Formats: sequence, structure tokens, C-alpha cells
Amino acid sequence: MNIRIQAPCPPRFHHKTPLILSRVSCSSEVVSHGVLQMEASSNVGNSSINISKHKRAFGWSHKQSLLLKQSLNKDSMPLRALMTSSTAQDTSASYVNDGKIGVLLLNLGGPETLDDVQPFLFNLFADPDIIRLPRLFRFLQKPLAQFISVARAPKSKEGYASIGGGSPLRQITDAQAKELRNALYEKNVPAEVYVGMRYWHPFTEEAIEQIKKDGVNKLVVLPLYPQFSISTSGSSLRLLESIFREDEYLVKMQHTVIPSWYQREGYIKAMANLIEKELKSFNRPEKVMIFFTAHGVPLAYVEEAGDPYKAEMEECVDLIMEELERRKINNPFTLAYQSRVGPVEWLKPYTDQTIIELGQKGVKSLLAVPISFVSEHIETLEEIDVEYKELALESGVEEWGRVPALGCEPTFIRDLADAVIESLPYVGAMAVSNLEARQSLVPLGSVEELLATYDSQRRELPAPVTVWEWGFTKSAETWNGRAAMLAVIVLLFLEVSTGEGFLHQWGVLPLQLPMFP
Ligand SMILES: C=CC1=C(C)c2cc3[nH]c(cc4nc(cc5[nH]c(cc1n2)c(C)c5CCC(=O)O)C(CCC(=O)O)=C4C)c(C)c3C=C
Ligand SMILES: [Fe+2]
Repeated sequence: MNIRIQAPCPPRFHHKTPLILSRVSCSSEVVSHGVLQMEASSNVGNSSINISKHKRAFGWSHKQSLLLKQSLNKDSMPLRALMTSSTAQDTSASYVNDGKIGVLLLNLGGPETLDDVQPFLFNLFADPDIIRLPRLFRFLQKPLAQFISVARAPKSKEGYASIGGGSPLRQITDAQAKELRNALYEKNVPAEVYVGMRYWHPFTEEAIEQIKKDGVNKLVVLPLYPQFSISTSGSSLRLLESIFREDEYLVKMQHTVIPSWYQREGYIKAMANLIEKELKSFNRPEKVMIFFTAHGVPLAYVEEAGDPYKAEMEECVDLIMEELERRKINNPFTLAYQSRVGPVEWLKPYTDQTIIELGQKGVKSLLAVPISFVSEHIETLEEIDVEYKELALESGVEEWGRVPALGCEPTFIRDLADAVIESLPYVGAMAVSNLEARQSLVPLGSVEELLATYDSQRRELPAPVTVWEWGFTKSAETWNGRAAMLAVIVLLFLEVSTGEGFLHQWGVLPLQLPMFP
């Protein structure tokens, strides 16, 4: 079996050819600008191939090594991983003149006013990548989303009211788009940058309409999440894919996707800069615990559906710490996950519990580093700055600090521009027929391949949110039980919303509806 992969190759490894990757022997050549192309062949059983051992040495991301492993396992040919060359300008030259380039930034979106909160939550819970129901019960997705969003809205509204009455996400993402456009122009790559949100305005569909009106014919899709999760970038890309499939214009448009970019040097350096700067505001900087806190996902996403989110997050934290060590900053650090919703198990350790434990262990100074998102939002401004700070001080921590989100930080924006430029050679690089394009958003080696790697079977996932505390207990974690609960909920919902039904006839209703936490 032969496979071919292109992956970044740090200069210190250029002399090491041929490579021996465990039991896979590879010959390699540097094809361009720090990109290593390897021909790997193996005639051994693939299950024991140890790619991960080598991924760090070559700076491959978790995704790249996983794609390589998958490719070997399923005997597929050839596989192309996104390259991260340090000489972006050189690679762009031949791609800028023959078409109108667009960059589509994908993000979550947030309610702009308190009235937007419930419909925003509806959109979020109606997403099958947030609540994935068994096939038989898919028809309940919207009624359930309606019910949960109405029940959760009061609590969410309180949060948004406390940060000024709405989410700052739209403003910040628009500013990032503008700065990215400027950075691309400065690098001689004229491109229009569009914003497509998943759950609020400007919706992805609106951005796509504008892209069509502007006559873009080369599109780079860039989710603004550094690490990939089925629930974030995955959801946005799946939506985009369905839009592309239906549309004649889009089917013909050349495009590529940058699925995640947490391992990029510019991003890592920008994060390290922020941490280094913030540490200086402490009385004894060397004693501060660097406390990375990432948005969580339900554990089942990682353990059952194969979401790479946790692995990418851990690798990202390691890379930032390595960068800090190079700067002689050797503080202790830890990673925890925040913002869980409902009683199912989410990624651990939980941020709140970790803060309490650190306080008990005598940690006196904490620097919180939000790591899963590049804009300020409700969870940095309210959850971290207010709730976790209060909890830390109550738990014995004396000094608390927080690293700002990257926002429009110039090193970061320039690096995003480089990521876009480096991806240009891949825009439509694989000739695909219209028919093939209809089947996948991105030609070989990118998103479809990626989604297939992690989430091919689209397994049912336990709903991360529940409506009745007494119903979805840990012991009742089977879908049969949940289906029964759903049926009850829907009946109750219909009964409450129409004011008619057997409970009214029996005089059980009207009742106060319980709000879940
Ligand atoms: C990497 C970031 C994020 C992941 C992963 C993620 C997963 C995820 N989120 C929910 C439920 C909610 N998220 C909410 C807001 C919200 N989520 C993210 C990011 C990730 N979510 C951001 C940046 C925001 C804030 C947007 C803003 O308006 O500022 C909300 C609404 C707020 C609230 O009521 O708490 C919910 C609900 C689930 C269930 C999930 C994984 C399955
Ligand atoms: Fe979220």
C-alpha cells in the first residue's frame, strides 16, 4: 500500500530522509516552502502503526496524524493534509490573479438584544449537532428546541443583561473580518471577507447570498474556532455543505476549508504574548498558576462520536506552554472545562470544581486563560470575570487575573491572513466534477474527509440538556428511557401551549412550569 501526505516539515528535520515511521517506511522530499511530501508504504498490518509518536517531532497536528493513520488503515489514496508553510506570500502569488477571492468566517453568533435570546436559543437547540435525537424521534427536534429555549431563556437573559443587554460577538467578528481583509491586502492578496453565523445574524445563508452577489469564485472557509468540535466548526460546516449541495452556483465555486488552526505558530505566539503580558500584573509572576479554561462539550462527543476537541485542546495548551518555556516562563499550569449545560457528564475536570480544589491546595494566584474562543463573549465576561473570580476568591485564591480574548490582536490577525494565503493552493486543487462536488463540500483531504474520520456514523448522542431534573438521571442513560421522556415532554408541551388535553380534563393542569438550571 502506498500513501502520499504533505505535512509541515521544520527545517531541523530536512536532512532526515528517508523516514522510518514505526513500521511504515517513508521516503520524503521537501516539495516547497517547508512542506514535506512523504511517500509512505507499508505491507504490515496497520493497526499497530504508531503515527502519534512521530506527530510531535514533525509538528503535525492531531488531525494530520489522524488523517494519515486513517488513510493507512482504510487503504485510501492519496491523502492531502493542509500545509502550514511559513512563507505564505510566495505560495499566494499565482493564485490571486485568476479569480475573485472570498474568505468566509464561520462563527456561533449571539443575541444582540434581550428579545433575541429565546429565538437564538431555539436555533441553537434545534441544531442536530447540539441535540442529536434518534432517527425515529427527529420530528421532535423543533418542538423540543422550542420547549427548552423557552425554559432556559430567563436564566440566559439574566446573563446577557449583566453584560450590557446582548452578545458582543457580532461586533467583534465584524471587526476581525475587517482587520483580516486589511491584513490580506497588505500581503497583496485582495479578498473580501464575509461573516456567517450559525445561530444568529448575519446567518451563514445571508453571507452566502452576498458571496454569490459579489461573484466570488474562490472561497476559503475559515471557522473562527481554533480547535475543531463536532458541535461548533463541525455543525457550521455541515450546514454549509447542505447549502452548497443545493445550489448550482456554489457547486461550481472552488473552495477549501481550514478546519482548525490551533497549532499555528502565529496563534500560539499571540496567546503566549497575552499570557506573558498579563503575568506581569501579578505581585510574584513566577508563582502564578496559568489556568486554561475551555468551553466544554458533553463527554459522549469525545468518547462516543470521536470528537477531536479534547485532543486538540490538550495539544494546543502544550504548544502554548512550550512557547512560554522558550521564553523562560516555567509557571505551573492546568486545563479545565467550563459552561456545562444540564446534568449529563461533560469533559472534565470542570472549571468550577478545579478552582475550589486549587484553593484548597493553597494556590494563591490564578491567571485564567480562555482558550476555545477568540472573542470576548458571555462566558468570558460573565462566567469567568464574575462567577469564577468570585468562586476563586471564596476558595482562598488571593490574586486573580484574566487574559483577554485575542479579538483583533495584530499577530493573530496576520497569522489568520497567512492561514488563508497558505490554503489558496488548495482552493479547487483537486479537479472535481459537479457530481462529486454535490457529494462533499470540500474536495478530498479536507472537511468531508475530516468529518468522516471523526463522525462518520453520526451516532446518536445523549442530549446535553434536559428539561426535567427528575427524569434524565445518570441511571436512566439509555435512549429508550429518553425517548419515553421526550414523548411525555412533547405531550406536556402541547398541553401547556394549547391549554387542552387530558391533564386539563383531569384538572391536573394548569401548573407552574419548572425552569431547568
Ligand atoms: C468552542 C466553543 C464552544 C463549544 C464547544 C460549545 C458547545 C456547546 N454549547 C452549548 C450550549 C450553549 N452555548 C451557548 C453560548 C455559547 N457557546 C459558545 C461556544 C461554544 N459552545 C459561545 C462563544 C457562546 C456565547 C455566545 C454569546 O452570545 O456570547 C449558550 C447560550 C448561553 C447560555 O444560555 O448559557 C448555550 C445554551 C452546548 C449544548 C454545546 C455542546 C454540545
Ligand atoms: Fe456553547
